[in-house]
Amino acid sequence: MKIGKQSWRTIWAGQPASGSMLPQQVCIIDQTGLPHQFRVVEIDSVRQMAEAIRNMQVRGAPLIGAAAAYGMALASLESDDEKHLQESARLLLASRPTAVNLRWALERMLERLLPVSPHLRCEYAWREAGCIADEDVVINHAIGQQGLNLLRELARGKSRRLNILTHCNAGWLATVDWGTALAPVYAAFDAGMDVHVWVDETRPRNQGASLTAWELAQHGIPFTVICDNAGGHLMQHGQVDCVIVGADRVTRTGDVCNKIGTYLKALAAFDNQIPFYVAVPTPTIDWRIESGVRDIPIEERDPREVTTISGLADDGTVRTLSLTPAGSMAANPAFDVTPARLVTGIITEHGCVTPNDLIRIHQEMKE
Ligand SMILES: CSC[C@H]1O[C@H](OP(=O)(O)O)[C@H](O)[C@@H]1O
Repeated sequence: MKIGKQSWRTIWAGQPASGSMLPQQVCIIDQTGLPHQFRVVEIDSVRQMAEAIRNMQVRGAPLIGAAAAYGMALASLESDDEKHLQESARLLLASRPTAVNLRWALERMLERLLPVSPHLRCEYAWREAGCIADEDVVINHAIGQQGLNLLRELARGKSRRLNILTHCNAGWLATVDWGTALAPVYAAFDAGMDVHVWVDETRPRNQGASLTAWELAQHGIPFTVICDNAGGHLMQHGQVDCVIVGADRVTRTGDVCNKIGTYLKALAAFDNQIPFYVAVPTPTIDWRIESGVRDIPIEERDPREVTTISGLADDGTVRTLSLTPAGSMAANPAFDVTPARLVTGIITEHGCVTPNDLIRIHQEMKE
């Protein structure tokens, strides 16, 4: 996406060292600094990449997959030995448990690297990681176009602005570029449609308030930040025309795992007969599992993300403040599962499908 006149991706291979054809580091936009500090960080090792995923400097299911792929390229710089590559994949896989893109990318990298001669593995790793990143951009642009068709249908016959509610950040910051849930919003705005976005702040990491708001402001798209608990009220009062969210893992039956709080939005949308769409690149579909509630591992993050809040003080310093009495216990599940029955449509790069379509596609894949 463009920031001012410059186009950006969230992750890219650094410059090759002098005398080498291969990059020696990976560059990322460090998302923990946004919205107040835009900073690019150089990642020099697989261990540093695993830490960047774990601490959410890079985050978002598709971007986590690309980051893991580049992590394997960094690993191959350290050693082309199979044992090292397997250990590196395990280290990256352990960084966060829920987004299936992480496993998908690591399996693809190992399938590509292990069969070739060790001396070729480093070059192949950088090439495959670049392919994964480039494919993500193409996939998400296609999701944007598929979603644009949906939004045009929703806007037909309406003489007023189209109001879209989204949860967390599933914009270009959550991917290599374009985003997933926000890709149709960018496509609609750029096509001249009158759209407005209700941005769930998305406690406790506030990806909506910090990242989605920043993205939409950069692009000039009208938005309003709301507390997570306001969405149902706005739906009851006819203020929401549709909900579009991202996903971290979708089962073959259409159960959707996404940021904590998504399930509650889906319940409110269902109760108010408001379409609930999930924007899903196909690498986010886990064809191996059937039940989201039973089979998807839900990441439990540090309780301090709940008991404290960080922000920019008037003097320009970032402060962390306590919200609870000292010693308060807090639970911090980072994701929840929306059952397929609450999902209106799944916007993929190939088109918008229903959960039942996924079941049929899976049957056909087995035949
Ligand atoms: C484009 S998928 C983004 C997806 O990932 C986010 O989780 P996190 O910020 O913890 O990486 C959130 O669930 C988004 O919907």
